[in-house]
Formats: sequence, structure tokens, C-alpha cells
Amino acid sequence: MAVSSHEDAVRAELVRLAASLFQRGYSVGSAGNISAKVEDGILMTPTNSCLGFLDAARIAKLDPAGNHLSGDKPSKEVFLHQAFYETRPEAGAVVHLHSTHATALSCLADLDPEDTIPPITPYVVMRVGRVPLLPYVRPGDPAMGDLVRARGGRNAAVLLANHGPVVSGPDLLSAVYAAEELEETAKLLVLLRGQTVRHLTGEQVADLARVFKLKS
Ligand SMILES: O=C(O)[C@@H](O)C(=O)COP(=O)(O)O
Ligand SMILES: [Zn+2]
Repeated sequence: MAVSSHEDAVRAELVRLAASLFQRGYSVGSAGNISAKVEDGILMTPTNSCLGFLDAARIAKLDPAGNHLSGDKPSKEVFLHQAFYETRPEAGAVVHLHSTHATALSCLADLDPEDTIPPITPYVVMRVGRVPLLPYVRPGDPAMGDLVRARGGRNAAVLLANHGPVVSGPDLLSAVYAAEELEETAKLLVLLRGQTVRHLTGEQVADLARVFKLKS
């Protein structure tokens, strides 16, 4: 199958960024999966692959309807990724990790399901936005796609209960940066648990949204 130079570049970028996430401990073993749109479909990490050691030529390719076209068998979370692309036309990439602190937050029984990552710093507002908690379903369950669709594309990122974060962005680099920012903020929130925390006010969040033209 002929591969465009744009697709070649996206494959190379996916391998590079996934390895960087792995090397810095944002993923371990074969946890996590990443996808990115190309002209005629979606590239997705193969199921059971390690983000640290991807082979660009073996990355799975799906058509826009989600049918497997080439490469290794795609991640079992294909429904999750597809639901982001369906509900957020501006999404060009989706990153799912089991990064430690965001996953720790996803296991807390007293988390606000509408606002799991409250606005404690401007950058998390700018990069990630509001992050709801989606109820637990088994990894790979098509119901995960329905849960994402039920949010109607309002959120660039979600936390999967007792599982981990999922972040979308206009391109791979933006989605990876947002996933990193979400994890770092989750770390701060875990560190700050039990302390009285000053959150940004609604006005401060609105000011960021206005100045940086944020959608969610
Ligand atoms: O937690 C899981 O099992 C998946 O969500 C995951 O992170 C890795 O699954 P594959 O992408 O199918 O390897
Ligand atoms: Zn997972």
C-alpha cells in the first residue's frame, strides 16, 4: 500500500513521541495507546505494543469507519479513540496513558465526576480544560465509545474511572503535551490532598478562556 509523505511523517512523529513518553515514565510495559489522523484514515498503536519500542511500519492503519487496513492489529481501545474523532472534529490525535498520578486520581471514591482536575494553575486550564470522569467499563469494551459520545465532544480530555487519562488534541504534539500537563497537575493534586488549596476563580478561568480563545 502506497504511503504519502505526510503519513510517513506522522508515523515517525508517533514513534518518536511514544518513545519519549515511555522513557520518561508516562507509560510502562504495554500500557497506553496513541492514535493520529492521516488524510485517509487513522494510525493507531498495535494492541499489546510497548510505547517505547514501536516500529513505524507496523503501526495499525484504519479507514475512517474503523476497519483495519494494514499493520498489526490495532489497540483494543479503537472504540474509545474513534469516539473522540467522531465527537471532536478538531481532534487530530488521541493519547491514552496509565500515568501514575492521573490514574491514582481516577481511583479516588470522592472525586468530583464533572471536574476531576480542578483549575489550580493557568497552564492546565490552557492545555487541558475541564476533565470529567467516565464510569468504569472493561478495557476495550465498545461501551467506552458510547460514554465518550455521551459527552457530546465538550471535553478534550477525560479520566476513565480506575483506569487512566485520555487526551485529544489538534495534532500529536499538542495531545502529548496536554497528556503531560494533565499528569503533572494530577501529581500536584495528589501532593496537595488534605491541604486547603486556592483554586483559580471562575473569573480567572474565564479570562484565560477569552485571552487564549479556549474551547473547553
Ligand atoms: O488498559 C488497557 O488494557 C488498555 O486501555 C491499554 O492501555 C492497552 O491496550 P492495548 O492498546 O490494546 O495494548
Ligand atoms: Zn488503558
